[in-house]
Amino acid sequence: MTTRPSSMKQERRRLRRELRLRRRALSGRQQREAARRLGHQLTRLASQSRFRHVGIYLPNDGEIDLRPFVSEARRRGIHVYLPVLHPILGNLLWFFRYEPDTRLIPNHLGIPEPRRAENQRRPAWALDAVFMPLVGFDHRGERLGMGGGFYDRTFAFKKVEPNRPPVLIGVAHDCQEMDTLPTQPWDVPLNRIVTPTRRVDPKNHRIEGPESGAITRWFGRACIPESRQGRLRLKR
Ligand SMILES: Nc1nc2c(c(=O)[nH]1)N(C=O)[C@@H](CNc1ccc(C(=O)N[C@@H](CCC(=O)O)C(=O)O)cc1)CN2
Ligand SMILES: Nc1ncnc2c1ncn2[C@@H]1O[C@H](COP(=O)(O)OP(=O)(O)OP(=O)(O)O)[C@@H](O)[C@H]1O
Repeated sequence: MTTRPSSMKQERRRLRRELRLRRRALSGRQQREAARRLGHQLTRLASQSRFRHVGIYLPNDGEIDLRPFVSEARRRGIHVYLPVLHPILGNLLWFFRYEPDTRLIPNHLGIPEPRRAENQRRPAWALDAVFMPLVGFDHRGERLGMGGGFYDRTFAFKKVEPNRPPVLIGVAHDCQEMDTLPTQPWDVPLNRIVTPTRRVDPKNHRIEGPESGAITRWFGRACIPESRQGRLRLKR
């Protein structure tokens, strides 16, 4: 049975709401632990891949926090860039250098971004990698974002020339994984997905980390796999 476009839209909206609730339900401690573990994974990936210029984001709405990675990356001489909403071209992203003293101001969606005049801009295609915030993902590398189409539009060229930089790396909490996400023709697939416990390479069908089953059987709405329940006290 094929899904009608209108019900597909509704289904994606429903999934987005559910997955956003899941990540917002995490405690401060769970968020810090997730960010620390993710930081180690991304630092290793960035060093092995010799990334020099990397797009990141500042956490919003329960998203996994990249700041532990950012501190380590700066120590290693990697330059990091934040997305900035394009002032004229609707729903496109620019990337501006983010240094410890960069002044930030919230955009109209409430997300802090560097002041355009003061900072150095780098074209999207001149970044080595971009860590993209996910609302949801599946093992095929399909993703669900906040629904603005910002990343899909900015990296639409990757659908035509998939081997061009940057490497698109989706990052998320483990509980943001779905079995199979409903997809749309404009969705730009991810080259990699990294969570606090797993690394997914969709093209080569490689998944490193615990079995998917252990990860997707969630304890309540918290992002903790069943196998770790005993070791963590969770608020009910
Ligand atoms: N941390 C982070 N930065 C990012 C993104 C993101 O997903 N996460 N983006 C990825 O695309 C872009 C911004 N995209 C966004 C798209 C929609 C909403 C949104 O719907 N926000 C509110 C409503 C805000 C309002 O209108 O006042 C909401 O939660 O309902 C937020 C960001 C660029 N920067
Ligand atoms: N390359 C594109 N060109 C024109 N419109 C696009 C493109 N990509 C996405 N869109 C539009 O953006 C809207 C949101 O897309 P979608 O639901 O896939 O968002 P998303 O993937 O969750 O968001 P994001 O990419 O910001 O993380 C859709 O209505 C779609 O028509």
